[in-house]
Amino acid sequence: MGKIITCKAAVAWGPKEDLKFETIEVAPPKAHEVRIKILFTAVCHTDGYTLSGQDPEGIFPVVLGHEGAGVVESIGEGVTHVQPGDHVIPLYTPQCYECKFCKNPKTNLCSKIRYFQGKGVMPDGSSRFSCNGKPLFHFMGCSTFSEYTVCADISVVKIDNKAPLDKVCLLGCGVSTGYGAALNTAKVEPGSTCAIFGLGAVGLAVAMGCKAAGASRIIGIDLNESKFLIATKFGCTECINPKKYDKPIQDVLIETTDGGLDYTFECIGNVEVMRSALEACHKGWGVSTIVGVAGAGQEIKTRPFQLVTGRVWKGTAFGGWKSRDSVPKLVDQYLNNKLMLDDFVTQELNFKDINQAFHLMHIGESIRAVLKM
Ligand SMILES: NC(=O)C1=CN([C@@H]2O[C@H](COP(=O)(O)OP(=O)(O)OC[C@H]3O[C@@H](n4cnc5c(N)ncnc54)[C@H](O)[C@@H]3O)[C@@H](O)[C@H]2O)C=CC1
Ligand SMILES: N[C@@H](CCC(=O)N[C@@H](CSC=O)C(=O)NCC(=O)O)C(=O)O
Ligand SMILES: [Zn+2]
Ligand SMILES: [Zn+2]
Repeated sequence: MGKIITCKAAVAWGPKEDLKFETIEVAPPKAHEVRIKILFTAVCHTDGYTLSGQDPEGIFPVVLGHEGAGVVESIGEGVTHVQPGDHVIPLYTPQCYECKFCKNPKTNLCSKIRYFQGKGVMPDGSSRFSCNGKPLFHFMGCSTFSEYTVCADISVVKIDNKAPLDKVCLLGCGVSTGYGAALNTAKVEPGSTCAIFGLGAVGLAVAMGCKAAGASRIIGIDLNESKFLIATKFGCTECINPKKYDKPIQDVLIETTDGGLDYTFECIGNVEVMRSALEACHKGWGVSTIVGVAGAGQEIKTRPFQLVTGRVWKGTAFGGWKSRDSVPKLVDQYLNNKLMLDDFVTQELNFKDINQAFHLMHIGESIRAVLKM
């Protein structure tokens, strides 16, 4: 406590490069900061997106990772809601309870430290990580690809210490995001029809949310048919591969759903698919929610007529959950068998195999690889 910790981290030295295992130094937490021993982390597509060089906020060298769980090692001055030994999840969408976003029930986008988060530094403008004397940047306020990390206190939430950290780490991003996209952002209604483009962890969690909301028809769409079996487990009532049709997928969906869907979700990050998802919505009331993160310079387009005639385009970050209020409740739902997490985990690997986890994600062979630190 109060001293520098020397530990292992997977460092991204530059875009498109494999992560390198390095011995790094992690400084003690300053006021309103928490140092966490990360025990498990998963790899989200967004880590791959930033590593690919497509993230306009991407900055190197950096300690990536934002889907983790661990134990508080020490706290800085003024930290009141967690203490050493608490089991916690780092939150890339913090909740300060003070900013105008936190005070507004319409959004979860706390703005208190967003500027610094985007610059890869702590709220005082500096980094707590260094490697051979060179500072490393933080990522999304979490940096879970390190045995120890430092987060702002508003980016940390205590959870039930009975929860298995190798599973609830997934609530740090993908599962919470997809589940909340259906329940909080789109507000799927009982009996409605839904289509989900992209059946990775995020899309599957959307399916789980649509099912929980009582949707009558949940169509899963993916180019990789190996995702279809697991998609039915999460609630998809049917799955289709757009490559199997010689017309745009939105036309196929409109024909088979009597005019289009009540709710669609884009969970890929492909702007062409975002357009298809919007245009697959029913005239007059269909709502399309963008969850996927698109690369730098990419823009969405459609004929304004699509919106004039009643379709609605929305987007979601962290599924609309106000993070510190909601994540402990999601953990409890999992512990009470109300929310599936185990089936998202397709591989359990050692931290040293992190580049393999990225590889499995890129070749479509993992939903979530969970790494043991
Ligand atoms: N808005 C938010 O808060 C969050 C957004 N994301 C974003 O959500 C997206 C999905 O993330 P993951 O599930 O982790 O990714 P993933 O890579 O595990 O899954 C993506 C799926 O899309 C499929 N796919 C790719 N191109 C396709 C196409 N043209 N048509 C149909 N299917 C296609 C792939 O086969 C794969 O199954 C990413 O863009 C990620 O950055 C992730 C977490 C939070
Ligand atoms: N850095 C990117 C923005 C990427 C992005 O949209 N991130 C999502 C979370 S993705 C998690 O896996 C998000 O929450 N966005 C809201 C935010 O405030 O970043 C870019 O600059 O385009
Ligand atoms: Zn993520
Ligand atoms: Zn706030």
